[in-house]
Amino acid sequence: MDTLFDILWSEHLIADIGDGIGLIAIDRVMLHERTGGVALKSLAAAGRTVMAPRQAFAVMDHIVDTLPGRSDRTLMPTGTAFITETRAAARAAGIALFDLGDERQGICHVISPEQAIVLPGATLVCPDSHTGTQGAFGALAWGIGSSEAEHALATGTLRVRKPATMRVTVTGRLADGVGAKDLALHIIALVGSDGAQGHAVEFAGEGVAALDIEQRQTLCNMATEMSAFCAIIAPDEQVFAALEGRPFAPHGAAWDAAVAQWRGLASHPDARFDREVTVDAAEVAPMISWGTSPQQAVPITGAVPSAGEGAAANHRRALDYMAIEEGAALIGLPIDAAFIGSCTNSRLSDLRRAAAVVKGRKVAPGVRAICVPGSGAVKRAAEAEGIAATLVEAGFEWREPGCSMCFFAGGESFGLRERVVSTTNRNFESRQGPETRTHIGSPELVAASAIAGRIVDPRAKGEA
Ligand SMILES: CC(C)[C@H](C(=O)O)[C@@H](O)C(=O)O
Ligand code: SF4
Repeated sequence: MDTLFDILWSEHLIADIGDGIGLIAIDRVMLHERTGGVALKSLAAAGRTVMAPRQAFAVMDHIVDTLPGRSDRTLMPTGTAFITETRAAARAAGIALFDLGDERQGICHVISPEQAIVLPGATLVCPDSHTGTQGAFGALAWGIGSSEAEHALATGTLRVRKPATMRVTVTGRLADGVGAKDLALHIIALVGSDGAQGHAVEFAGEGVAALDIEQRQTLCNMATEMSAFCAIIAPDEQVFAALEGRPFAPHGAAWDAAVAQWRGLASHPDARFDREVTVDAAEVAPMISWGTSPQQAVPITGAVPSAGEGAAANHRRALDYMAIEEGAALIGLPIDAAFIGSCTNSRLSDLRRAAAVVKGRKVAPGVRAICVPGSGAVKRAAEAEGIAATLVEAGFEWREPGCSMCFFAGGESFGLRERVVSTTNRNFESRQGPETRTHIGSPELVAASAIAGRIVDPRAKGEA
């Protein structure tokens, strides 16, 4: 009567160490230049090597600039060292490196499925909090720290405290014009930003099965914002089709054997979860965040709520920071900038939906609009399909792949106290620049708001 998480945990459990901790076999380690280079360097300094170099991968995504013509030089004053040191360490370790200039380069969580580094049923770790994104492929994938990454590289194992299990069942299907980003914000607003603390979250139900594979990644990505240990969705034919023939996938008879095994990966119908949450898809509307935590989100037609019990101080701080008042409508709030990108919403279907909104229209005067594709593959596909041209004609900047303005610490940023509508996953204080006021929403919402110059309901077509 096991849950899918329990099945994958047992399959990878080498030893029960006691006190709720298991020694877990690690199938894949993904690294990026912000935290992964440190792990590789420290491993080498200790005189140790990567145990299974073919199972470790490194990419440049966080610190690198995304301006055309970029190089090892970065807007982040101390950024170059992260790049050059990660490159040297990855080469010395003999692991695959998706470097600047490599057509496979992109945000770690976006390129992992493109390369089939993630596989159903496998364990995958990365020193990055949004690694659970890859649970969309039925993998057991979670974020770790740099020293854990070092341990995983050296030994192919990790000591892990076994999380509790939680299932979020979505009944029915999302309405037209409502997507996985809205669903994720709806769930986070419901359970809170620590609502899944210590839990492995399985997303299930008709509303999840009906999501395409890119939307499932958006949903699993956002589970980090409710503090989940990891997110997972039972893999289906769509997952296998998305991975088949990709560079690091098994091929030929090995592929057929793998798929036969993956088809059985699901929670037992009678599996018991430590916690169950049910969401009615029909109740999910396009969502937007108003505050400085992803849980501070409301339907686009809603207003800034009053403080819940015991939360007055945080609530007041968020209101002041965002320069917004209780009871105020979100629709109509003037914006300075719009950002489409990040491991949440920078895949081809995200950009396609944004382009459909802006086609033949212009970004409002005075609004800075930027689109950063999640990977080289997404970028090339978007250019071939005319998506890039549509965005550029509308007035968007079209950039090289990377984390970019999802993450001010990379060096790229919006201006002081600018109000930004963004497809990213975090609206924390100063996340996108000094004291920036970030409102997170779907690609459609961000695109429509960029055109209007203020926050709008993406369903109100032509209303700008
Ligand atoms: C820099 C990195 C470790 C960080 C994370 O862990 O998530 C970043 O990706 C983020 O989104 O804040
Ligand atoms: S795109 Fe943003 S959230 Fe995703 S890994 Fe990069 S910095 Fe983190």
